[in-house]
Amino acid sequence: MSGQNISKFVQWGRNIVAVGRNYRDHCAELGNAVPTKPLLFMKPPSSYLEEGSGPILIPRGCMSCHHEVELGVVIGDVCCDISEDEVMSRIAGFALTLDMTARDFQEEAKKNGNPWTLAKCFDTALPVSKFIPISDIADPGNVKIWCKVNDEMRQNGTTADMVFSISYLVSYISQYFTLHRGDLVLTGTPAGVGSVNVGDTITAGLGDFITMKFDVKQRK
Ligand SMILES: O=C([O-])CC(=O)C(=O)O
Ligand SMILES: [Mg+2]
Repeated sequence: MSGQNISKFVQWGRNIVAVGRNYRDHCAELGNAVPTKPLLFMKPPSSYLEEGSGPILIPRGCMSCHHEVELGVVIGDVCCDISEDEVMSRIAGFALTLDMTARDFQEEAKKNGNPWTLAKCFDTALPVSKFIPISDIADPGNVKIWCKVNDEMRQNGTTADMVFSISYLVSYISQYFTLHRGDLVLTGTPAGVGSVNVGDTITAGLGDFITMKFDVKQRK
């Protein structure tokens, strides 16, 4: 079997680029400095959890699984070395997302100077809403974004508070690696992140455009 093109066996595309520390209030609550350039990490397609397809599963051994509500930008066309002015014409639309984070795993990784892979990439770590076409949102840089756990409002922010704008982020990423149609960019979370427990229900919303709901269970 050796010698065959790898493209027959692995699928290209569907990268998920996540931006961290993109809201000052969230930087403050976790004791991190506000970055002077975007902080990037990846989440894998295997972490996608579409609404209605099952619960968020707290990973084995995780004692502090945090919700991070984020605006997701769905790429519609190739972005390679594009300017900020070109970004909006390359975006297909948006999704509301949760960058679920095993915070205790992340703290341990941070302490040891290790990558955040286990903290950010576990199965179900990326709950996503239905697709929102770009034509639906006149100003994605100024929409309310919120997250409730059961009936308690935990995060209640606005995308107007991003440190780096959507256009800046997509242009910046495109200077280093090419984004393709179907890729997703997570734009960071506002303050109010916190733990969820087995039996909780997370509800989140983006302006008047969309809401989504996920139950939380434990991975057995
Ligand atoms: O884990 C973190 O706090 C970094 C991050 O994803 C965010 O700021 O959205
Ligand atoms: Mg995040």
